Amino acid sequence: MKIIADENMPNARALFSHLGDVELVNGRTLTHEQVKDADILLVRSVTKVTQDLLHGSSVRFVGSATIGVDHIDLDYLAKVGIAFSSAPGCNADAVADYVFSGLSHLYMTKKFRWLNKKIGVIGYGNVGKAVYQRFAGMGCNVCVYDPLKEEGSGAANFVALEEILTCEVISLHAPLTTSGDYPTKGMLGAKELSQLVPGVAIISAGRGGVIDEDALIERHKALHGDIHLVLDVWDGEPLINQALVSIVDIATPHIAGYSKQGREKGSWMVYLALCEYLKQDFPAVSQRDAISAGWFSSLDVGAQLPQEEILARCIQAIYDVARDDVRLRYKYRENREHNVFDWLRKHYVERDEFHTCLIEGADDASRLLGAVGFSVK
Ligand SMILES: NC(=O)c1ccc[n+]([C@@H]2O[C@H](COP(=O)([O-])OP(=O)(O)OC[C@H]3O[C@@H](n4cnc5c(N)ncnc54)[C@H](O)[C@@H]3O)[C@@H](O)[C@H]2O)c1
Ligand SMILES: O=C(O)[C@H](O)[C@H](O)COP(=O)(O)O
Repeated sequence: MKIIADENMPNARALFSHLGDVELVNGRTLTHEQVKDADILLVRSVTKVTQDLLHGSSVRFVGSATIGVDHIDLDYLAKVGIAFSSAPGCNADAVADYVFSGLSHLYMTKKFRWLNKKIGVIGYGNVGKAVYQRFAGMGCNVCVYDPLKEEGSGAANFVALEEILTCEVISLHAPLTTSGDYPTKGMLGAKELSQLVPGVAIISAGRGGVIDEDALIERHKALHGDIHLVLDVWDGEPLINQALVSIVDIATPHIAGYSKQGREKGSWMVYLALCEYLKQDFPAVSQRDAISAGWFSSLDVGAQLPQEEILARCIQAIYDVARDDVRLRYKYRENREHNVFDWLRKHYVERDEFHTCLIEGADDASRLLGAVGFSVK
């Protein structure tokens, strides 16, 4: 059995070799020629899995080690009977970590005190819910907009989009969609952005294209820069708008989900799905071997400080989003012609998720640190 896998899929050989011959490929440039005689295709978000790629091929199972599926033509796969599986929720904790690292950066660099602000989350799926619950667990005034989830998800404070636009922190976790009753492409356009309050912080770690980037630049001008922007996803990746990069607080190359554990979990979930599809009774590789425990094992919290600062110190000790921002800016300055965006993603410096780190003796701050995702004793 021939298995084609994206070279950026962690543990691909270790997990899948006992099922067939694994060939690692560049997912961004994958061609029909390369996949036509494969049985299994394992991708990440950079491969457009369409009729053009697969027509007449022997592929019978496609796995994507990602949460998002906007790169997959699901209707086509269903029509021609190709099985599909993705990795829902695999990197939800990683993205939530990213959001709070972004806020910590805004606190440490600009004293942006976010804990007492009105917070809005867009999208209440695996990621949005994790982010919402962390805010709620810290006692924040948080609301959420998700027109497709509102009914039956009574535990959260659901509101209309108009209300989200009045929040002082907005965290975006909707998928990129172009059809249905609530398409998200351009859902934050000039009209919506004009309603943002001065001093708002926007964190965008869903998909590029949900915010209209030209309109965002205009709004930034109109607010005389009084807006804080943490952007991980971009329209037209891997070519990104440098004018926008130049005005944001944090610019990262679509790595919010790139924790060590989140990426490994993505491969692991696809592995389980493929084993099930192939009717393998039990996986040959255990979850314990497939997902790392983390290295940075404990933290000492220290003295009486503002709550945001306690959070920032702990968060930045395990993951400071500024390191990814600085790397991106230096790399683009060195070489704009080269595909810097994909290079940064391929050579990503590993990071652990907050929950892999135990915090002891935090006393009053324990609840806060537990709510933001750390293990607390
Ligand atoms: N930056 C990254 O590294 C990264 C990592 C993981 C996921 N993502 C992106 O984040 C998205 C969300 O991830 P998830 O795991 O929560 O997905 P999910 O499918 O579990 O949830 C998406 C949620 O968005 C809601 N939604 C759909 N249309 C909406 C609209 N118009 N307005 C508001 N909400 C809407 C859906 O009802 C759903 O509840 C993914 O689709 C993916 O594109 C990015
Ligand atoms: O959808 C997802 O899971 C994330 O956006 C994921 O982090 C994308 O990573 P990629 O597949 O592009 O390496």
